[in-house]
Amino acid sequence: MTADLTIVSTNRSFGGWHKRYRHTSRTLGCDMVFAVFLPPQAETGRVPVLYWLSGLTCTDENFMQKAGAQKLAAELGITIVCPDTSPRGDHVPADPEKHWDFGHGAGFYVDATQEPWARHYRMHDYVTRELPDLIEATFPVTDRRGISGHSMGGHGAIVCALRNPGRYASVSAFAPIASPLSCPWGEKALGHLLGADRSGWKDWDSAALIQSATEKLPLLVDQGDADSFLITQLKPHLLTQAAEAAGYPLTLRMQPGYDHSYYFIASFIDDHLKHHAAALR
Ligand SMILES: N[C@@H](CCC(=O)N[C@@H](CS)C(=O)NCC(=O)O)C(=O)O
Repeated sequence: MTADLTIVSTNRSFGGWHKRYRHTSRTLGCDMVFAVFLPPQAETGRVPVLYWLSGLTCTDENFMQKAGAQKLAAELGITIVCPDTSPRGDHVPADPEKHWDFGHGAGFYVDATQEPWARHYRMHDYVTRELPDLIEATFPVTDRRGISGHSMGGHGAIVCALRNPGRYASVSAFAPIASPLSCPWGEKALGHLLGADRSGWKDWDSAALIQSATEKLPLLVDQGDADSFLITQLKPHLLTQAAEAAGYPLTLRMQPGYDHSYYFIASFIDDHLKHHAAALR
């Protein structure tokens, strides 16, 4: 095991293991905790990895405790890795407004260019490079990677796949923020992290990136039509319009009566795991 990795907890789960680790991230300049679910197949061979990016206010724990993904992941032989959602620590700047939609727990999976954020808020670099390098050097996994996430993490997953052709074999999202350029959550976060000049924001915007995608991984998106953030923040129609204009293979499923919660995610996680497993084999 890498010298810098400290085990936080270990639980047997569906014949595999759920483990939490702490390490010092050089990218983020702080200590970070992540969770990994290792399926039983990882005891005898190497398995592919699905990265899950969580939403606002989450840590590595929300998905692992609430999504109910371990049973099928154990059958399919997929490792799941959940990073935290922002850099952490008293020395890491937080939201000046002390609200929950920016700062700690809300790193938006971009690489900040503005002070005081630029030293620590580099979540894109962390989840696409430092963390996979650590995972692949430490655990019995292959370099076949999938990526998925929820809300802010759905935006993060799509952006990670679109900005890094060849790095992921599969991508999906639950209730993603389709366009941070076009919603209050995104405008606040990108305004801080990337600055007032909006010209660079489109490099971190799913709806914009889809239009110039060079690699067209099939994108599965589930969205509840009773989601309280649907109209004001998530705006999936912007994703649909961009995909149609670009000929991008998007399957967007509006799920009647479902809200933004992990009850919704747990209801459709199996479809997403199968979507990833088919590409990761
Ligand atoms: N804290 C916010 C809600 C934030 C929220 O809904 N976060 C989502 C992601 S955007 C989540 O996954 N929350 C954690 C959970 O449900 O376990 C509120 O009070 O309205």
